[in-house]
Amino acid sequence: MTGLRVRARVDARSVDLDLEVSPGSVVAILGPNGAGKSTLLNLVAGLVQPDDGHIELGGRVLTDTETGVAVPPHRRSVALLAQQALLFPHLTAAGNVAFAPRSAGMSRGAAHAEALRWLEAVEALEFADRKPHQLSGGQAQRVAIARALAAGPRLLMLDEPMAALDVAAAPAIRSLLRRILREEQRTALLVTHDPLDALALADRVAVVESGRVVEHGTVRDVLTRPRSTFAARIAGTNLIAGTVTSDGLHAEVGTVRGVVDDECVEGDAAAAVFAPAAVAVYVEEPHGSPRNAFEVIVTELEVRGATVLVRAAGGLAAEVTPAAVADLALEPGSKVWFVVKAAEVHVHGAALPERAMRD
Ligand SMILES: Nc1ncnc2c1ncn2[C@@H]1O[C@H](COP(=O)(O)OP(=O)(O)OP(=O)(O)O)[C@@H](O)[C@H]1O
Repeated sequence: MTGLRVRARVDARSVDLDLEVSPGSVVAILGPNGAGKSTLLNLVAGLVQPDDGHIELGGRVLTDTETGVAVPPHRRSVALLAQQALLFPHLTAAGNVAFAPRSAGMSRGAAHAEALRWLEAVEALEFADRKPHQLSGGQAQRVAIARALAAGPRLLMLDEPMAALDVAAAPAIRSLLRRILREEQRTALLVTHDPLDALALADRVAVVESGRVVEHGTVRDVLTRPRSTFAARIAGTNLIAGTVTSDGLHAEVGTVRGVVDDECVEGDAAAAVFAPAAVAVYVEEPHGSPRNAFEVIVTELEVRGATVLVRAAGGLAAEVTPAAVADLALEPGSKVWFVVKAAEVHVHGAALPERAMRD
């Protein structure tokens, strides 16, 4: 397992990035357009050279501007998977996957066998003899994943891997990536716009804004207690970690009823997610209702234009009207009930939540 350290300044892009990734950790890189997310991946891949910087993977120096080290991209043991599959158009799927093993000196037969093994791992064996133009977007992305893995990278970097796929293909690729990242304990960076991807695939989140890493923490912390403007915009999401049951989630706070993702199996690590706007606030415990009710203590009231975000201990939040705040006499320290309908709660598989959500 391999850790990564990046410190790099690129003046022409107004980027000055600092990031450390521990071995076996999957870090989702979130941030607005033009923030420097792709630049970060390109720096690590060796496609962009910093004006000043030091990049180290598994203790091996890949870039160091002071000593003039700049290991070329193909010698870095990193794989970069882009939005588009970018397969070699003249090679079959198997030929594409065999490319790296062949380049590393493997015989044609052995490289072909290796390619078939990886195609099988990504459930694309049946497309082995097809050319890229005979593949759908999702099939091509599977082949691209196999090709990236066949090179035996010590670091996997994914740049919006689901963004170019249609909504039907994205969940299957997401769960494939989850299996690959989780089972193999890979060190990986994942650039995404989608907090759900972060939740499903990553154990940590780094937020990049205006060329800087402005926030880095566990998925739970960043999505529930955001410290940067970008994270605050995408977050505010209520997120409860636990394990899947037949009708929801078993969590420390008790059973959370909700709509469970098809791909979740009972006992899986998962997170229940719901919007603050779906939460109603009561002073008394509501009775005889099939809803979820959590007894919480209000910690903070945050005015957000026409609504007020009521934050509570434990990271939950409700979005209510100023009139409701007045009617319920809400203030920090108030003990209230947050109530949410099961239909508003979505239970998604989560990557390593026991570790990721607690530390
Ligand atoms: N090839 C390039 N040459 C010069 N500047 C570039 C180049 N690519 C990107 N930039 C600039 O570098 C900055 C960071 O861009 P980058 O592509 O890393 O952002 P990003 O966070 O990946 O954005 P997006 O989410 O839109 O892909 C931006 O100001 C961008 O205009």
